[in-house]
Amino acid sequence: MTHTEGMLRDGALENKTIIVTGGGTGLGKSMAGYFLRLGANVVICSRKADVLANTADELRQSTGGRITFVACDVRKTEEVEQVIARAIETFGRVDGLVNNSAGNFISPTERLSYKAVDTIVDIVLRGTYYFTLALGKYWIENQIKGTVLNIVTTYATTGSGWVVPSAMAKAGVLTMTKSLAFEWARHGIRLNAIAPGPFPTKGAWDRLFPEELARKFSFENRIPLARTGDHQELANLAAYLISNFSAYMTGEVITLDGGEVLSAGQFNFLKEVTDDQWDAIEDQIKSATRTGKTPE
Ligand SMILES: CCCCCCCCC/C=C/C(=O)SCCNC(=O)CCNC(=O)[C@H](O)C(C)(C)COP(=O)(O)OP(=O)(O)OC[C@H]1O[C@@H](n2cnc3c(N)ncnc32)[C@H](O)[C@@H]1OP(=O)(O)O
Ligand SMILES: NC(=O)C1=CN([C@@H]2O[C@H](COP(=O)(O)OP(=O)(O)OC[C@H]3O[C@@H](n4cnc5c(N)ncnc54)[C@H](OP(=O)(O)O)[C@@H]3O)[C@@H](O)[C@H]2O)C=CC1
Repeated sequence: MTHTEGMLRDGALENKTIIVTGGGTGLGKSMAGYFLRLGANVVICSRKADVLANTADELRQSTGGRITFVACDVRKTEEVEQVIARAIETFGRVDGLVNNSAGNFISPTERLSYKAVDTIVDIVLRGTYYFTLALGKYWIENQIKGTVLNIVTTYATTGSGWVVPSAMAKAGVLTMTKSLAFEWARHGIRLNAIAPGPFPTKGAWDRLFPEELARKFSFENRIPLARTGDHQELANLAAYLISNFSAYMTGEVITLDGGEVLSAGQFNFLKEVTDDQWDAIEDQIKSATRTGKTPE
């Protein structure tokens, strides 16, 4: 068994219909593909109908699963409602939602126009609460114990410069996750989140890790586990969180980042110290301790 294999048993998502926003590309596509392999019905949506159509065809062929798509800008409530209506029309009901659509790019914040900030915040935060609110109302009205999975980031908690609109918006999504997890628990609705570290996708790499940066940067040095994530690792966790296996978990955010977020640890700079240096340091500390000891 390796980390690149599917983790849940066959049929783990049987009889569930799951909407994956941004499911035509990147991590959304990988999650959608794995949900199909586990027996779910899947609806993918995003702005680009041609991309969605190609992904739906590819995943239908590779998994034999039931998938449909609807073009939708998550910033528009009527389009969000159309996705939900189409999902119900096609599959009878909706059980799960993965809020995965996002917009992001690196930039010094003072260079951003108001519109640039609005664009990111609207896709990430507004898009997420529109979808969650629309489905939540439907679930409560129809007494369905739905599940929401929000894809956030580690900097939703730590904050981060140069991606400030995304950080503000993802932090809002995280707070929504926890707040609604409590409020809607009485309806049996669960909400959880994943905070991924770097998982190579074209969407993220083009906008956050362009060539200019890639030349100066090493994931091996930055990430304690010395690699980027594999899409199946994220899909495994997502499938668990959207499945009934996680029935007792709500309001949780799980970090999946090879330890990247831990780099703030105050003494982590000691990573650079060699064994010989440690011998010398140990002697110095012990000798200082001996000298400083109070005589009995
Ligand atoms: C360390 C290792 C890491 C490794 C990776 C670690 C991962 C970190 C975690 C987070 C990851 C992600 O979210 S990754 C997700 C990345 N994927 C995406 O972003 C996919 C979707 N993105 C997009 O479609 C576009 O990039 C986006 C700009 C967001 C939206 O497109 P739209 O067509 O809606 O908007 P536009 O009209 O083009 O632009 C709207 C305004 O934004 C401005 N704008 C656009 N790009 C700009 C830019 N680069 N710099 C300044 N301003 C910009 C425009 O000038 C407009 O403002 P005005 O000029 O005033 O009109
Ligand atoms: N890759 C990584 O390392 C990390 C990713 N993440 C998160 O993972 C998720 C997926 O990102 P990733 O796969 O890397 O990147 P992608 O760019 O592949 O995914 C983003 C998706 O969002 C969709 N989207 C963008 N704007 C809208 C909109 N207005 N309405 C509907 N859909 C929209 C895009 O489709 P379209 O253009 O057709 O609308 C696209 O499919 C995001 O939430 C991201 O923040 C978090 C941490 C790290």
